[in-house]
Amino acid sequence: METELRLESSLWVGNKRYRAVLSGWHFNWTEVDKKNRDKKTISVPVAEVVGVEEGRVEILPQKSVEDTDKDFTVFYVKRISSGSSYGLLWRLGRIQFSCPSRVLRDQWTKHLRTALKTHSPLRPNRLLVFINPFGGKKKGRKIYHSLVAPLFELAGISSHVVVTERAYQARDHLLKKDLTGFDGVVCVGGDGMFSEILHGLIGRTQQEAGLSENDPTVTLQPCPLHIGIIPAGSTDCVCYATVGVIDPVTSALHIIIGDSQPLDVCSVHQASALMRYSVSLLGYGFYGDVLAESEKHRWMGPLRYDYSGTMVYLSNRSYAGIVQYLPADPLLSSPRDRTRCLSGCSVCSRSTERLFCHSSESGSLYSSHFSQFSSDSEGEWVSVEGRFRCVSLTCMSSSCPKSPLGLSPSAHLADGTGDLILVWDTHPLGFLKFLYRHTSTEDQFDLPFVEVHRVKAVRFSLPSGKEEEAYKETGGLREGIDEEERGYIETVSRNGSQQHLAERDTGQEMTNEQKMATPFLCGLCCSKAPAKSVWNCDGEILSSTEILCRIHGQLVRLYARGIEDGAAMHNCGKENDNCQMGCTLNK
Ligand SMILES: Nc1ncnc2c1ncn2[C@@H]1O[C@H](COP(=O)(O)OP(=O)(O)OP(=O)(O)O)[C@@H](O)[C@H]1O
Repeated sequence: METELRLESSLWVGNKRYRAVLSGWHFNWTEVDKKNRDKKTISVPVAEVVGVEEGRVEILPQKSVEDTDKDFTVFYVKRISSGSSYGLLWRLGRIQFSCPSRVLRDQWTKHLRTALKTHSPLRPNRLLVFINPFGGKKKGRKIYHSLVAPLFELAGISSHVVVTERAYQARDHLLKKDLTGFDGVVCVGGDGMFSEILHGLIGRTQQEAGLSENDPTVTLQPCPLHIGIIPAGSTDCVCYATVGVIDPVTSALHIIIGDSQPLDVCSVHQASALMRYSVSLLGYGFYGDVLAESEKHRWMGPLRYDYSGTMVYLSNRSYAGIVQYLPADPLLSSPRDRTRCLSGCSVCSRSTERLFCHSSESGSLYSSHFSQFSSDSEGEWVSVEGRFRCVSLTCMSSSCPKSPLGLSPSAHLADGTGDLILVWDTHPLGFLKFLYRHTSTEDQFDLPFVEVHRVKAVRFSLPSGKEEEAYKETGGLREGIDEEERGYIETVSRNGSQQHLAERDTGQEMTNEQKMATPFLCGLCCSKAPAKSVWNCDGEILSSTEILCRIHGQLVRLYARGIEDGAAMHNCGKENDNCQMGCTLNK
């Protein structure tokens, strides 16, 4: 194939002569001086060529085409530093070549287009795009139409755009409408909108496969459609943790070139009913209380999280609980091994083989991995009981701009495991140290009251008698709740909608008992703490305390490639201009 696609010739950019070579996976052009000596080379992986157009073409700020018959324009991915050590911004690079003849021009465009198809087979042709016009700063429509749509058009991608008119419209569309012909679904919004798409796609896939999402022992079917995230929310953590930057153009380019990043998903069940899926934070105690408190102060905008965090910290709470977990194989990786899951992660690649390659054999590793979920494996579960400041489970590092290394810096996106973080009750200053370390590079797990375990499943329950105690303790609040607070409890979802994703499957609403136990905080004056907290599941409050969680390895795939290590790309041993990795940093 390499020989088939090889093409080499002189090309001109302005009055400079270049030696252009298309061979195998790369397209290079090297400036040649008058004495025929090579000057600098730019090398672009063919998979990162966005499009090839006849003539002299420009896309931004608006499309213009000068149709000359000896010229062609190549658009490609160009990297620039994002200013942090990890994560690179992608921009649209453009170069206009002139050929000595039209025949040569046609040969170049034909060869480049064929190479593109060969080297990036997952490039989408047709996408279903959902825009939340109210997410973040309400700029979803503008971001899509001004920054993303022109790039999709250049790449020859057709899209069907739905601007949502209500919450859960995207989820319902994915569950019910015909999806034939689409290669992927694009979400223009924040984490809440991503969660809708996630629930819709997973639900649809299981419906079609005839599998029950409610049964935690069932191995769910991976979703065939990729998900692209164009960040346009106030929280874009999933985008940050999977791309490394929050930037619509970078994300659009990952979609166009058909990058593929598998992602583990955690299903959260109450008894035998699915409550929700989670990909980032499932947190009880501190993180649950902060979310519950912040919902009361939505009018503050994003500031409400800092305010609520402070109030909850000052209320100095801990909660009794029993945590049981099914440990992952410690030989494969560990949450304390100081590795980072970056683009091309070897732990995740090995997991792909482990999870899928033998799936046709009976007794495959994939099925045996989950057969441990049955009652025969009770002995393998580890159980701990006590008082916790917080209990968190995350399927990814959950890094975000405020916490660049995240809740669990060595967690993997696609290894079929999650990291369980137990923070035992401790002195307030100790807990503050733990929280503060999330904002620095200091190890937040290197504290005597913190444990972290790599797990495949987790169960959480209250010690016997606590359910009743929680009810009694909060009983006094029953009369004190005004209509507004009652409304708040019933509308815990991030958008104020009455509808819970969990209701779809459980058919249940929060019981009065659960509603009464939702913590009410009044800062320092709060004398009596409730006996139980709530679960924060990717920014939504769960209506149940006693839950069972199971990690499903690589259940969905994103148009992403994990975080690119900017420092490593500079360490390629070449000068920027000669980097063979398509590294065009700082150009
Ligand atoms: N047209 C709409 N009207 C109201 N809500 C919507 C609409 N479309 C989507 N939503 C809901 O809005 C919620 C928040 O959206 P999104 O995540 O895009 O924005 P956000 O600003 O990041 O939100 P938040 O700050 O609450 O995390 C989602 O849970 C989604 O279900």
